[in-house]
Amino acid sequence: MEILASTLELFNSSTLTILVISLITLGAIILRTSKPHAKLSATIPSPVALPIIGHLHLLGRLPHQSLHRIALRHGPLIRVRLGGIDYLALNSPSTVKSFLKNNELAFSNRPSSTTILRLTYNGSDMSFTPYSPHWVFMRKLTMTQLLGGKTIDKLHFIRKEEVKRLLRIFYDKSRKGEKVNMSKELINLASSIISRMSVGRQWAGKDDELVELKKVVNELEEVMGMFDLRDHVWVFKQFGKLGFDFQGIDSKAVEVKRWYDRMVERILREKEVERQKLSGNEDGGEGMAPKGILDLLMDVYDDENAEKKLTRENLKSYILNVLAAATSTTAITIEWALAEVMNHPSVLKKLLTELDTVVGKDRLIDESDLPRLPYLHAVIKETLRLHCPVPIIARISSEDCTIDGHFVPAGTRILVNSWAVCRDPESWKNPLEFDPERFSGDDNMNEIDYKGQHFQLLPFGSGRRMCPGVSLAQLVIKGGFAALVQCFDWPSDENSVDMTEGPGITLTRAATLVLTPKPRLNKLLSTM
Ligand code: HEM
Repeated sequence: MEILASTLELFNSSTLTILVISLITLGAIILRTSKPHAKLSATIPSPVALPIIGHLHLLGRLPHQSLHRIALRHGPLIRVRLGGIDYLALNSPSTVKSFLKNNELAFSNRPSSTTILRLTYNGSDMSFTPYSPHWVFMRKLTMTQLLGGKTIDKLHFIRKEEVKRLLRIFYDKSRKGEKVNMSKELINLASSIISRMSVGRQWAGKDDELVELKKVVNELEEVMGMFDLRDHVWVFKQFGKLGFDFQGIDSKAVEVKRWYDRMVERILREKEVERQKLSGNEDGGEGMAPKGILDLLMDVYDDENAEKKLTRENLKSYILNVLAAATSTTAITIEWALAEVMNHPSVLKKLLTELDTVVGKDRLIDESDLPRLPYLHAVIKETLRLHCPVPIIARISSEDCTIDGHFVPAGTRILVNSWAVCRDPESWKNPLEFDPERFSGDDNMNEIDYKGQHFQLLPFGSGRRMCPGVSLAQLVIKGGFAALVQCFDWPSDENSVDMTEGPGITLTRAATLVLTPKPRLNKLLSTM
């Protein structure tokens, strides 16, 4: 997911090879690194750093786990130097609260880089643009209109159709005895829902275009997530100035940006033609589909009297934000939830009892049923706790602060390790256990939500930059997951599914879930 572009990305073997070779070749000149933040409090614990690379060697393929391990030895607030840049890693709820609540405004920006600027049309987007009047305007527009309750409700039909389409695919495969690659199908589900909701109705049914859009967004995410050594290690920075691009980031970024731009321009032009034809007709008029996110955004773009004039780059980068932020996060959450209930037969049984009692077996679960499904909410909340889809959130400070006695100068980068926070043993009993019951006991744990004020549960972040897609995400995740659980029999046996995490800026599963679906509600499925 793009918002973590400036976060640590995994060190694959080729990156490490480049690093080692370059260090050897340049041995004579490398004894100089960028100056660390001179004033960052030296009292913040930090492991021993190596010259040039700092603590890069301590971060494995899963940086959130590496930081968690370091924090267990040095304390929840640690200073890590990645190349020549100091970061503070926050690993406990109280530390995160000190930064994101007590100093919220100071940490309302995200770190950027040349690649991010290139891909976000020079920061014209919402996710990376600095905290500014433009961001305030876009955020307000997002919360009141683009991702507001009314828009989400009106586009309910898209989520419903796409879930039914997924169920039909599963049902067909089950009748042919074919296996289903869950990761792939769930990404397809999320991608189709988000693409249709964002770029509009004329895309429905044009599968080839949706597939291309999915591919380009995936590539964009990948480039944005690459850890650019030029931004962190002095030697690489110097080579970068001479035009060297050892990791191939620039060429990939240019290529994928061109690809995205071509696609999004095509979408915009089609939309403009369509809007001209329909001009004068209001949303919801006879025979008209409700407006999607791009349509609403273009209303503002076309409005001469709008509070703020949007540029074409604003439109293109906003759509990119939504597509990138919403797709893999929602898909992997459904996948983790399925894996967890397969590993916990008693949870699956209880969930089915709730679904059968509230919804029955003759109709498909609908979003309107959600308020009456508390156990479903507990299962998803517990999934988001244990498998926090965005394990690390990166921010940067815009002013000097003193936090818990430590001086933190402007420009300090922080890494909020939400994954570690959600497993904090002081906040959670048996933190590593998947136990949705923890949210239904008498100890008020059910009051803990993920709206950003309970710092032990931060899957969507906190403060003014927290995720604006929480409501939509919940509908996509709960609607899709509950339909799959209701309609198919999932093989369930204690600890039968491998829960190892895979690399990525979102928390993927290492092992793909591949299954032959077995219908549970045959009659219902056959009528879909
Ligand atoms: C399970 C699903 C999702 C998870 C776990 C998730 C998580 C996050 C997190 C952790 C952040 C950073 C928050 C911070 O800095 O405090 C974020 C930001 C963001 N998310 Fe989500 N997200 C999800 C789904 C969505 C959806 C469905 C959308 C939109 C359709 C969305 C749009 C965004 C945007 C635009 C930002 C940047 C906000 C800003 O900088 O102002 N996300 N998300």
